[in-house]
Amino acid sequence: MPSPTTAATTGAEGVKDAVFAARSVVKTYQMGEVAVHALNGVDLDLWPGEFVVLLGPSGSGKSTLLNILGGLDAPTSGDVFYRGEKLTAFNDSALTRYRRDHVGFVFQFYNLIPSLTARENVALITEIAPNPLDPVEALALVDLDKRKNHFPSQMSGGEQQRVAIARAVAKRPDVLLCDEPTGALDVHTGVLVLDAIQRVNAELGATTAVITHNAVIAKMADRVIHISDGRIAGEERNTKKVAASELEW
Ligand SMILES: Nc1ncnc2c1ncn2[C@@H]1O[C@H](COP(=O)(O)OP(=O)(O)OP(=O)(O)O)[C@@H](O)[C@H]1O
Repeated sequence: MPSPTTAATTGAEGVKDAVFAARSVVKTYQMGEVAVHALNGVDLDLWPGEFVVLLGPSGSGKSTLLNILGGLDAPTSGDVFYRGEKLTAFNDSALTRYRRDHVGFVFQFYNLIPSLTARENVALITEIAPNPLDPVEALALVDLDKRKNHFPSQMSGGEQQRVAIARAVAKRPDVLLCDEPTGALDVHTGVLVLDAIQRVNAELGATTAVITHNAVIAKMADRVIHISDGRIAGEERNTKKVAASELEW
């Protein structure tokens, strides 16, 4: 087990220089009489361009944390700063702009529009982004440019997930947030999807966070952050990053 250390740098420097700085983040869901403590005081910094895996068992609070970083959910208490700005003070329209302009999301299920081709699914985003990639260029990043005219039903689960990654990165997001991106895939297709995420992180420089309960995936990260019971239980830096193509589980 890693030693329990806090991932956050205290003080203003950390907040200013970090892509994300979470401070004492608590999330409690009140379910009738029962309070579910999803996050119990998370301090965390994510740095420009890094590839981080947030690793923890089911129910440890990973999705809750990712949704808060992505501006999809708000903490019960505590603050999150995005590049020095207090995300937790943003109003709804500022949050919408933040998500639209800066964040790429990849979820376990691909949510592609069945009646649109791969290129058209990606173009939905590039049409509203200020400085997008060309949709075919985004598909080439995930090695699917040859499939641009295919519909989701003509592609495997792994290919559909790579289209979802192309869609997420086509706006050149500052951050790429991936929630169990290989959760619905077998090992072989999972590796192709992780390879696409690794390539996007390297080529576009988007700060990338992948949450998973699969410890093997942690080997491809710059930094692994362990989450347990709604807290950061420890972190470690990989001295040798493993290419996605070398992972096996
Ligand atoms: N909308 C909600 N209402 C009530 N409880 C919730 C809600 N969302 C999450 N929780 C609870 O918060 C805790 C953390 O959930 P979360 O989904 O963040 O964990 P996770 O680590 O992502 O789990 P998994 O790997 O299974 O997706 C769990 O106990 C969960 O049941």
